[in-house]
Amino acid sequence: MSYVLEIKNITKKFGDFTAVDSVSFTVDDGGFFSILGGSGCGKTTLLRMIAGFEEETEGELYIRGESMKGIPPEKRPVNIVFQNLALFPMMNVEKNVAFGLQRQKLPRQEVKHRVTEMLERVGLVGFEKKKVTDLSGGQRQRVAIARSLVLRPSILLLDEPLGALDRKLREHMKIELKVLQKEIGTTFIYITHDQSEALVMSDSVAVMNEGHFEQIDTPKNLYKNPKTSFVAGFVGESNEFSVTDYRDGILVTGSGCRLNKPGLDFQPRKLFMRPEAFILNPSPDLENVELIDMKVKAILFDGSNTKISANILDGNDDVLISLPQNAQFEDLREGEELKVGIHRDDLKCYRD
Ligand SMILES: Nc1ncnc2c1ncn2[C@@H]1O[C@H](COP(=O)(O)OP(=O)(O)OP(=O)(O)O)[C@@H](O)[C@H]1O
Repeated sequence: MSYVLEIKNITKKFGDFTAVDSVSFTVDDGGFFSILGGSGCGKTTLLRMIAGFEEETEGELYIRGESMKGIPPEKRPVNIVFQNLALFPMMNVEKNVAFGLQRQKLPRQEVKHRVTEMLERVGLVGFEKKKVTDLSGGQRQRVAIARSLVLRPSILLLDEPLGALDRKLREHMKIELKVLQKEIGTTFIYITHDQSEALVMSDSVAVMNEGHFEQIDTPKNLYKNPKTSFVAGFVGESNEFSVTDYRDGILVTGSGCRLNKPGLDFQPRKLFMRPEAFILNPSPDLENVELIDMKVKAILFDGSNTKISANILDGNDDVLISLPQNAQFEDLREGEELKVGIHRDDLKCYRD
């Protein structure tokens, strides 16, 4: 597999402050790669260095094997779609998409051909003469993507492009963007603080924290096997506990709950358990499953996301447990005691 982008130890300092701290990674050609992180972690700065708007303090950046040192933004084979889309409101759809090609002074026929082809690909045939201000948010999004892709970049950089849309449209656009990227085959590098966007759309996700990457992985691995406590806490929901003792394969949480977790070769300080990892009323013959007695404190009804808040009787920790909305637990009531299981592999332990 060839890399369309290769970044080696890239660092960006603003005065004494290090916004991006020696980050290295590669992106496969034709992949959907997301950079996921909270506000201020350095995502935009990293994207701006790839685009050439910001010069790296240290490190190297290659696109299709070619060093980008000293290459200005307009000469790089990348394009950006910004959150505000930056479309030309006075122009119709066709003119917006044609703009970059006209600036390259391509022959008229070729411009027309490429614009038509691109509008077909993004599903905007019939909208050519519409003003962009008359389009829906999702359609405008597609115009912005078409306008960038028509220039045939090696990489399309997307800077939180769904951030300004309402929730329903965002959910819809997540699927559209994923499908569109696979159809078109251009590499997408997508930055977002929204984990669901990153997980749903990407082939690979880098979780960024304070200027560095914590983990680069497939969405499933990131979720199932977080390598650091930051990733365990940031990606998906989790119950987090401090661990005060680990001896003879037994973890002891801050409030005194004891759980068997043999085989750790380090002294854990933190324990994470996903709400959906718990098995309600498990059959007693399940192997490698810790059984915990709990008391239901509250049922937090939220459709498919419904949870119970429960208290672990031995140790007094509170946990959130997913409650499937099938007929099985219809009768569960607050105050009721129940047995809950969790597989030992789902007890995620970290050094710090
Ligand atoms: N030109 C600049 N001068 C000084 N500091 C900057 C500059 N640009 C960014 N920073 C700082 O670098 C850090 C990372 O900023 P960046 O915009 O990359 O974060 P981000 O992860 O994109 O956050 P957000 O999601 O809020 O946009 C922030 O602390 C920011 O204040």
